[in-house]
Amino acid sequence: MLSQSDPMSTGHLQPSSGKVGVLLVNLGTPDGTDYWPMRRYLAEFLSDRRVIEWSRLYWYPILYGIVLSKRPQKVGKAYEAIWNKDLNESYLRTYTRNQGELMAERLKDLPNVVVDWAMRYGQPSIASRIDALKERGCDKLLVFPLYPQYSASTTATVNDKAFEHLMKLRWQPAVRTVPPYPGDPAYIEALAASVRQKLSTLDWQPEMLLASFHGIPISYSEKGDPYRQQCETTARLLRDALGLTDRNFMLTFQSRFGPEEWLQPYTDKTVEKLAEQGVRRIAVMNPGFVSDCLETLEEIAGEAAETFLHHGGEKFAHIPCLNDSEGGMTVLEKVVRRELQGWV
Ligand SMILES: C=CC1=C(C)c2cc3[nH]c(cc4nc(cc5[nH]c(cc1n2)c(C)c5CCC(=O)O)C(CCC(=O)O)=C4C)c(C)c3C=C
Ligand SMILES: [Fe+2]
Ligand SMILES: [Fe+2]
Repeated sequence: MLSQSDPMSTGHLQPSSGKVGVLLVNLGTPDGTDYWPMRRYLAEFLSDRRVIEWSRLYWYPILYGIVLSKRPQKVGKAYEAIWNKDLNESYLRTYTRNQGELMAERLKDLPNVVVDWAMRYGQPSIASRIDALKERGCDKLLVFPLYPQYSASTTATVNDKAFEHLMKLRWQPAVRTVPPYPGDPAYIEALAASVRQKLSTLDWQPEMLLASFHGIPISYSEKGDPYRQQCETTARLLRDALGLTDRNFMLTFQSRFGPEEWLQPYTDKTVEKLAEQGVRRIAVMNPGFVSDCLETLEEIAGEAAETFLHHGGEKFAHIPCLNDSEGGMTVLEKVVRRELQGWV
């Protein structure tokens, strides 16, 4: 079999064609929590120019001199606390694989559609899954970056990586990329339903609900990244769907990295301030994350909860991401079916 990444490959050996590949892509995750797998993952992630935009001359000595000597141990410990021990992998990988398998089930009425999944950093790589889809006869490809809100540091880098691989193919598939869906009614309704469902299991009700999104540096926003506005759209529609107001619902940003100023208000500082102001019961959700991961399970359900209780709060609930739930899969299925129109 000719390798599809060989520029001399003609693709003539494709066994069949006429199929449409749907590739779900999430951020990525290390293969293990020890130093070397963590280092490999962080090195790939943090050398992406879409993620860290500083000059390489300035950034690489810091990355290879300081960050990659200390951070793998520190972050490895955090991953260990939230590792899926049954499958020996991170939950992000477990949920992304489940989403791929469930999507294939849901699209069974479209016999020429093939579903697969990949990670932007780490395994399975985007290149290897594009090759696999081509080998299964796909001459059309729908790339779905699993981010409801667009950011160059997430959506664009997934698309870049897919096109970088296509640059090496003589016989490229036709390609579509899935746009962000920050205000999609199915998405907003699934988020609202997940809040109602979680709150119905509690014997208390929150005085404040925080919708905490991953942050980006303010400078990225100022250069034109529409991420903040798209988070605001999601948050406003969700607040209204839940019948809440600015007195009991807040948009915040988490997961700062490095010395720059990031989008505000910061989640950790807000949680601390609320407790100090006498708010006793809060719930936090992560609408921008399609799957639970380090940033939601450790940073919010773990650290933010601890901060809140330490500063005088009494009750803290983390509302899980949509993950591979019925509601979550319905959102992803609707988006995929919409973007496949004209192809199936
Ligand atoms: C400048 C650095 C970073 C930007 C910009 C950034 C944007 C961004 N990230 C996500 C989603 C996730 N990030 C995750 C982990 C993570 N993010 C950064 C840095 C930036 N992210 C780092 C260094 C890490 C690794 C952990 C750490 O070292 O602190 C994850 C979790 C992955 C997992 O395996 O669990 C997700 C998901 C979004 C949505 C976003 C911009 C909108
Ligand atoms: Fe991140
Ligand atoms: Fe984090």
